[in-house]
Amino acid sequence: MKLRGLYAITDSQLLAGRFLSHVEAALEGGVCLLQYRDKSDDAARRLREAEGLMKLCERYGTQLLINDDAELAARLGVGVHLGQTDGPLTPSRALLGRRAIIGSTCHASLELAAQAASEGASYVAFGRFFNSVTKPGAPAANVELLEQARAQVKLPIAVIGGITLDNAAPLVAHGADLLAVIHGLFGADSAQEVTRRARAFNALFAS
Ligand SMILES: Cc1ncc(COP(=O)(O)OP(=O)(O)O)c(N)n1
Ligand SMILES: Cc1nc(C(=O)O)sc1CCOP(=O)(O)O
Ligand SMILES: [Mg+2]
Repeated sequence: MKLRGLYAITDSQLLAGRFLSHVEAALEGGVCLLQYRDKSDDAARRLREAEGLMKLCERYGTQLLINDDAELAARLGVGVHLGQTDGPLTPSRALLGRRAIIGSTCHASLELAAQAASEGASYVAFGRFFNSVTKPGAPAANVELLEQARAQVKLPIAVIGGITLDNAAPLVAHGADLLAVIHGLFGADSAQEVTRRARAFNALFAS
């Protein structure tokens, strides 16, 4: 499966009271990957919500990943996204199997990307490219790094951090395969606007 297009990431606070409706609206507009990202430690809610997303993703033919939690991903038979402090990649690959999608946060480091590739990552993620409401303190990255990564890294490249319809085009032009977006997608007031934004993000990959 080609990893290219919009990578939608959920945020439990931002989506409170409209979780499934906004996610479905995004899927309606076209989502290559959907990441369930919930930083709480409410395991029962996390399982319930992830199962709900799995059903939606099956209907729309979208791949689901779980942020941080390889065990929950294994329980559901889906992929996982791991940051630098979320545990090593190799045991997660062994747990989830060779077909699972496993993403790795590489901040602004080509060395981390090379390591992730050698440990079996499916894609690498660089960021943060812009000011992020969701994670203001994330380390910064820039398009020069992205160009170097494009030349050196053989895996699909996800970009993240403050991405909106107004600033995403240069990232695609400099080699990004996946636009990973929270606020710039789900910060919309209506489900219709989420769908419109999802379509517009995907249109950036059309040429
Ligand atoms: C696609 C993508 N890229 C980066 C991250 C950030 O992961 P991490 O550094 O582990 O931070 P948290 O998301 O866990 O706060 C991501 N989730 N997805
Ligand atoms: C979860 C996350 N990780 C980042 C990184 O740079 O690793 S930036 C970020 C927040 C992404 O949300 P928004 O699209 O609202 O900025
Ligand atoms: Mg993490």
